[in-house]
Amino acid sequence: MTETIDPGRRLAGLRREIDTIDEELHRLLVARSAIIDELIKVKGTVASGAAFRPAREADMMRRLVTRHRGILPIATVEHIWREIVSTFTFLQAHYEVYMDGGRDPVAMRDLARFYFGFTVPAHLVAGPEEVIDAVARSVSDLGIVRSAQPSWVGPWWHRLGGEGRPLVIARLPYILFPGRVADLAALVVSNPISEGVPPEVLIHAVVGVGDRDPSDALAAVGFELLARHDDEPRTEFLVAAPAAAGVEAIRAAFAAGGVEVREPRQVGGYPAPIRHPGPGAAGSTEVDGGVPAIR
Ligand SMILES: O=C(O)C(=O)C[C@]1(C(=O)O)C=C[C@@H](O)C=C1
Repeated sequence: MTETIDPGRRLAGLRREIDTIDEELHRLLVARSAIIDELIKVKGTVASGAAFRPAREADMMRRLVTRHRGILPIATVEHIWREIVSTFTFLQAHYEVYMDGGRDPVAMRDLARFYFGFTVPAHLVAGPEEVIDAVARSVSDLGIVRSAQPSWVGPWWHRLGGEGRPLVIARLPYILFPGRVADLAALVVSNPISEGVPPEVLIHAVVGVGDRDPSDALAAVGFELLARHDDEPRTEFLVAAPAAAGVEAIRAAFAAGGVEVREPRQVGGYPAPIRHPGPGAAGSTEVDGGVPAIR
């Protein structure tokens, strides 16, 4: 005779297992927070202000995607880790987030909360220029600027770059897959950060002659057109290119798209994003932007 398990007892047993896991998770988070004081001393965060290390965060996210298994959607895991990492960044050095509220402020707030959580104060401001000005006035605040802007917004990236000026340090969303939550394409702006690792993708401000659309020609060589502003007879572009691409490669890529460009100006860079097959799937961490996949 097979022994039947009482469903009530089985449920109680499963709940005990969940409680054990939850306690362990909480205990590990408390242990993680105990490392912060030492981290501040070792990194010299107090002296330099900002605690962010985009390359380190990207490396953590790639490993997270690679080891993920089971039914939990990848975006849920990403969000939990974002809440943890951005809160730990905040505990090292206070920072606030300025959100570009010019167009679709609801999607912008969702994106900011997904990536920076609820501990970090977040403020909606009128548009990209106000975001960059707020960051420039601060020591360690961050700004989030929507990539696609209404036509009446000028080339806002003029405010980026140059001695001590804010730069692009990340792109959002970081893990790319169709139908993801918090999918507003945006750029994170910060005052210059001291991280020993150079960005894999560099962002260039480019002035071009002509009104042709070079997107396809740029994509063919692994570049990404992030934003453009038409102001005849010239057009200004914000383009992401693999770090190895020099001025000549940028000129050649635009020329292939029918646009003659003047000297590009570098206005930041970021770790290459992760392309993921979709919710719930264990990940290939193929990275975008023309740099080799990290496995
Ligand atoms: O590794 C660091 O430098 C940290 O400050 C730690 C930590 C984290 O909480 O894991 C926090 C902020 C950085 O952007 C990267 C990682």
